[in-house]
Amino acid sequence: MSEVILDIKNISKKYKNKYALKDINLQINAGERIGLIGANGSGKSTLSEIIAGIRKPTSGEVIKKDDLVIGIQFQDSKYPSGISSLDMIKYYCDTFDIKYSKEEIMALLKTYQLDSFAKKNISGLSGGQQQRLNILLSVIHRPDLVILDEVSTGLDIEVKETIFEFLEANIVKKNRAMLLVSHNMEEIQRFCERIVYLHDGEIKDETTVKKAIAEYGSVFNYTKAKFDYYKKGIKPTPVGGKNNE
Ligand SMILES: Nc1ncnc2c1ncn2[C@@H]1O[C@H](COP(=O)(O)OP(=O)(O)OP(=O)(O)O)[C@@H](O)[C@H]1O
Repeated sequence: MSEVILDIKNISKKYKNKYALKDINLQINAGERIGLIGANGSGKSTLSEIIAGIRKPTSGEVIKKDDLVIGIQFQDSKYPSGISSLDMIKYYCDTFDIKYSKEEIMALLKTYQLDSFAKKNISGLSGGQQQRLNILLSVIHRPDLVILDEVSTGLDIEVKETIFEFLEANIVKKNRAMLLVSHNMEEIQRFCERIVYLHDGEIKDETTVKKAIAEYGSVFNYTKAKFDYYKKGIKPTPVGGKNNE
């Protein structure tokens, strides 16, 4: 049996008087890649931030394996003014005591196609360039669990593929656990093994990507069926393995 690295127990989160999460229970195993899906406002980012430890739940607890290192890529990142990508990388290396040679840092910047702007003020980078930096910083300290929130939003096709290859090499092949928050079902199908479906702050369904494909034809069809059911009350019609996208 796989080792549980993170155990979410009865987590609820209230913003003012409204519950964003209600009694969430979820375990993440070592090296497991989970896709967190659900409609806008269903609580995905809130749950990710609680797992990462940067937001406190109203009740419940997150039990982490000793020395668990987590990396998180935020949907919107704000950096201090006047700071460059290279400054941020150096800051992370110092904070997490990571040893990278100059050549390794340059190679990383090149992979993320940030080498030409390494010394440029981050506030002067385009949205896609900042996104690449956000992703680079989420994995630079070689975390055991990486949380990626809308990882491909704003990236062009070529950069997206380069980043996906990097995730393949640095997360999938290295058996790091990943929580992928996404509205892009192709991405979930490509990278994840398990799916957690959130609706209105509650986990309504959990399955494996294999089962979702066997029953609905694709993760896209699975998600559409869940959306239709939970938002419109339409009963799902599994297709028994046929891809009817
Ligand atoms: N800081 C906050 N203060 C008050 N309400 C908040 C805050 N952050 C989120 N919410 C509310 O909590 C609920 C869940 O939001 P959350 O951002 O976690 O959802 P999400 O599933 O990530 O949405 P999206 O797909 O749009 O990114 C929403 O109703 C949202 O309006």
